[in-house]
Amino acid sequence: MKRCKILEIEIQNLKLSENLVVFEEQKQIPERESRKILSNDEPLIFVGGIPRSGTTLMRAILDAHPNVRCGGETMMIPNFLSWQASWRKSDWANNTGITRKVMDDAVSAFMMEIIAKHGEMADRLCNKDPYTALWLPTLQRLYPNSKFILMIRDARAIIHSMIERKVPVVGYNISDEKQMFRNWNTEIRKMTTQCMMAGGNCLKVYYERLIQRPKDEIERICQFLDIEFDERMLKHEEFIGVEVALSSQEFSASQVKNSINNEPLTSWFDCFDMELLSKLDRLAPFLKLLGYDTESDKPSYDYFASDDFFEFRSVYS
Ligand SMILES: Nc1ncnc2c1ncn2[C@@H]1O[C@H](COP(=O)(O)OS(=O)(=O)O)[C@@H](OP(=O)(O)O)[C@H]1O
Repeated sequence: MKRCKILEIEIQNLKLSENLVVFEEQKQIPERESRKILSNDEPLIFVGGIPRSGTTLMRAILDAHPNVRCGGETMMIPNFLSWQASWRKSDWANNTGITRKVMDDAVSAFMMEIIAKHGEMADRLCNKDPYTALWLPTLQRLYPNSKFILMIRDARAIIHSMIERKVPVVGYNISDEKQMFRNWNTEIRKMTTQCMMAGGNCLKVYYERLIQRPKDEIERICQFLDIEFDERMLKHEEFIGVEVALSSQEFSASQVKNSINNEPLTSWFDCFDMELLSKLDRLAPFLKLLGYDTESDKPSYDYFASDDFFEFRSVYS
């Protein structure tokens, strides 16, 4: 990476405004009132995608809705999903009477407790841990009434953000940009395929459209989630510390505290070598498939804001 605008580095340099909720030591968090385990029929909302795709902004917008609570990342749900899957593969499970149904009931109850009790109670509970987007079929089976929002963003912006903001993401080697693009391609292929297979229960949200046409996109999202649009969702930043809990430990806290803005669209311009950019269609063919202009090193994102954006999308995009 070269000639880059220096982005604010996450965590270390965070300058948090006073109304940010900064979670103190674990022991100082008051115990949540004890509640019954919720049924797995709850219409949960999941927000996921590749990290740096605008997932925190998306969940903050939802948190600003009076009937929805996402809260911060649990940091454990995707790991737990991966762990429970590895147990299912072992012989141990076959010889103990722990059937798939027993395991499903236990896993869904465990995750529901975490999702419900790590924040305030709300009519619609939501979880934002980016890599749940690799587990859509499992989540659909465990929570049949759940809905998934898949955030999609230009891989060049994502990789630039990981490198410049020094955000460590497992699977992305910041000293090998080609590897990062290849990994993005593998992950987004899996996520978009699973989203497509989830039919009407998964909605793809393009970051570039969300920040350019926020009202239209938020209304579309509300329709998908079957909740009423609320004007507060357009000014999430005013509710930080009230409806929108934001921890200093979240990698995007320093940006999410701002109103929705277009600045991150172009912050990656002039940062990659032309030689690398010229190989993008081979390294990350999904970028073009999803509608991004891979010909230009300074693409326009007007297309994502256009009125007919949804009319000519391919089955994948
Ligand atoms: N208010 C607002 N307006 C416009 N864009 C915003 C906003 N809040 C967050 N963001 C951008 O979201 C990017 C971080 O994405 P994620 O939240 O998915 O990252 S992470 O999962 O927490 O690592 C990150 O992108 P980069 O700026 O390119 O790093 C943020 O700028």
